[in-house]
Amino acid sequence: MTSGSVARPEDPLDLTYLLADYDSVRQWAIQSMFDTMEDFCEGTVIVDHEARIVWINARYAARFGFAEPAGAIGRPVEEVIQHSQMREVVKSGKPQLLDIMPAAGHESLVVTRLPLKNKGGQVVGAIGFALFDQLQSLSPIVAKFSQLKKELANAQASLAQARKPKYSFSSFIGTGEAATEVKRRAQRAAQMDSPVLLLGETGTGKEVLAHAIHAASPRADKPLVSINMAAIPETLLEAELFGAAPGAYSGLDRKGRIGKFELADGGTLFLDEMGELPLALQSKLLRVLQDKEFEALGANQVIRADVRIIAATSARLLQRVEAGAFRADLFYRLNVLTIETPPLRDRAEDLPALCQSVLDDLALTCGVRHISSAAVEYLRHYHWPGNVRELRNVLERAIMLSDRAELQVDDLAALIDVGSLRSALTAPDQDYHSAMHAFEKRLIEEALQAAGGRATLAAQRLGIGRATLYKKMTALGISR
Ligand SMILES: Nc1ncnc2c1ncn2[C@@H]1O[C@H](COP(=O)(O)OP(=O)(O)OP(=O)(O)O)[C@@H](O)[C@H]1O
Repeated sequence: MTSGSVARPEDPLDLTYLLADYDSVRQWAIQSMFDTMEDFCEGTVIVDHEARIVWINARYAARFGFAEPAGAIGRPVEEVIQHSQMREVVKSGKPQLLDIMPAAGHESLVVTRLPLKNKGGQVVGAIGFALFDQLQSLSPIVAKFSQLKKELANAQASLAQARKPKYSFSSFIGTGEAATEVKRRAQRAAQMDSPVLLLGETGTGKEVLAHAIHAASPRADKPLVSINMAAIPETLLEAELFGAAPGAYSGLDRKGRIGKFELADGGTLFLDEMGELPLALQSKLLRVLQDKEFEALGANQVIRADVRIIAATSARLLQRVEAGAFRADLFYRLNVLTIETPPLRDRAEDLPALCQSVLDDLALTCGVRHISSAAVEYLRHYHWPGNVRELRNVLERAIMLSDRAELQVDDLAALIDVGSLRSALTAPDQDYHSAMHAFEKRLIEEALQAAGGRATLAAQRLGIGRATLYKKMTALGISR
């Protein structure tokens, strides 16, 4: 053979010959590929631009109960193949190279779907190949896929559940004057759309009210998203609130993340421990409240979110404004509908109902228990730095420690000392220094307990610096 010329071979499909003709190679490959696919696939189907079947091979038609392919022609594809995604391919013009499609019973098919285009590039239909119906050879992948699908469905269900309100107004127990007024104001707030500011000591039910307000508001069927400013390191807070663009972060968050504002779109965002929000983020939050738009970290696209804010704090916010730690303009923006939850010691009239409600709750896990009226009376004399949360905790511990069907004073006296601060000051045989030592120790221990062990919060409540608190803890022998 001389170079530059190709002799015509005997076999018309000889590759050496075909390779000399660029266009016919393509035609030949298309035809050959289609025939091979058709031979080896479990089924082949072609639909038009309205996702109606225009061609289906006999084997595939038989799988779906048609003795002849003609019976399936002209029908919308889903009418024949229940879980088909061919319509999606026709709509999007994008191929689905590998998918797992449920079939009859517990069977699955591995499928490939490709758009069909005319010379002008318009999608005129799609072709689908069911590659295998015997998935045993793919069983590790299929098992993993099914497991992941299950996990995703569970995670989505629990996320949706987590974004539903846990409490309603009936969860906020108390019929005394103070509790009734709080509920009245909260119910009014539920009918409005302005920001709500909940002020009150720890454990007084601010979170309960935030949930109840959302649940009774016109936004009730939209998400309630909560974020605790004190629980998230300052460096991560901006991304948590406003989201981050892919690559804005190194490490785990390389892919970017959706912020709480966007998650709460249409619903309510509960900003707990608002007093802990760093100054730099306070100005960004103020802008969102004013303009209802923001930018994610590292992104330059503006996101709009329609979110109602409920903020709560146990810090003395006005004092923080005066100290320059909280922006005055943000404070006034939030301070529209303000509700103060009273401390438990100021609403002792609600103690019997609160005890009953806690015991009812615990009956499910600890069995039915009661509390004597003398024991309730005893509880009135305690000053409850941790409020209802502490009451719950005390009753729970008393139940664990006592076998009595009805809790008595001595069951509670083992857990709380109603003399507490007063007795530390007034013990007759103490000199001034040891009384002050005992008083300070008790005061700091209780502040730490009420703040759930968080020194920053405890220091704030006591009105001293964190460093001072640590120094005093060391001097008084209080462990961290
Ligand atoms: N009025 C109330 N009626 C019934 N339960 C209450 C009430 N107030 C508080 N609780 C209970 O006390 C616990 C703490 O309440 P919650 O978390 O709402 O307090 P908080 O004021 O938000 O506290 P913190 O400032 O520490 O976040 C919860 O278990 C809640 O159910």
